Amino acid sequence: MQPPTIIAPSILSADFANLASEAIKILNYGADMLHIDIMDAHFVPNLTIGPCVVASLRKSLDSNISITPPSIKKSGLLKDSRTTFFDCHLMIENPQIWVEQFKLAGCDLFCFHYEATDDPVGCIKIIQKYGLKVGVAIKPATQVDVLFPLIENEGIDMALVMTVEPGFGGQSFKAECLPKSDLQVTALRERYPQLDIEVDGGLGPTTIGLAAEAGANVIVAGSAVFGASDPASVIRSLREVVDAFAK
Ligand SMILES: O=C(CO)[C@H](O)[C@H](O)COP(=O)(O)O
Repeated sequence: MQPPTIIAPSILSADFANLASEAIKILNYGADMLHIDIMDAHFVPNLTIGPCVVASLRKSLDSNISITPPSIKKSGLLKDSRTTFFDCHLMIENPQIWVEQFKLAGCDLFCFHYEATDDPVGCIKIIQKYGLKVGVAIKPATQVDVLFPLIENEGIDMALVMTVEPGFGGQSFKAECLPKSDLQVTALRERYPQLDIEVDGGLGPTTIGLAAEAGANVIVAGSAVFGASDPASVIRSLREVVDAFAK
């Protein structure tokens, strides 16, 4: 049985002037964790936030959210006594030099891009040394089999398959990326029934079906959730589709 369904709204689509209240609102609407997109204007052509913003968010959420969502509890991803899981997606070069700062800021999972470093194994070891969960992301053009040795030999906690080119929220699911990402997710799920497999980019009620059918269980959605008139119902409907296809 695949791990629990986790809906992870990307705060990239939140109102950055009201980030903490936006994050609290979305968790109260039924989100399981926060997906935090860190971009450096080198690995991707966009610049977002750094550790000081993550630290402020951590402080605010720890004092405002008292209940851990059931699927996060069940997943075993959250290790310490906090209630809100920070899924940090680092779209940055040299990710290994930032691990300590994001750990101190309150990140729970440090997900770096396979394409962003010459030494993915070394990067994983640093993340593990700091006691963080490890995610490894691939862009749509990267073959999924690069992840197999990292899953089998290094014990990473999550694989992230991008369904758009990383860099911006609100992009539409690319027709040419979709079948490929789908195959990538299918290959991962067939090989690793228990792995947390995350998909990210252009996901919402009209596009979730294929990703869910392929076996993704962690769903990142930015604009579809934050841009909805009823975010709670979008979160619910994403969860229902993924649950319906759960392998
Ligand atoms: O990593 C990202 C962009 O690089 C974002 O998480 C992603 O695009 C989510 O936004 P949306 O659901 O609006 O596509």
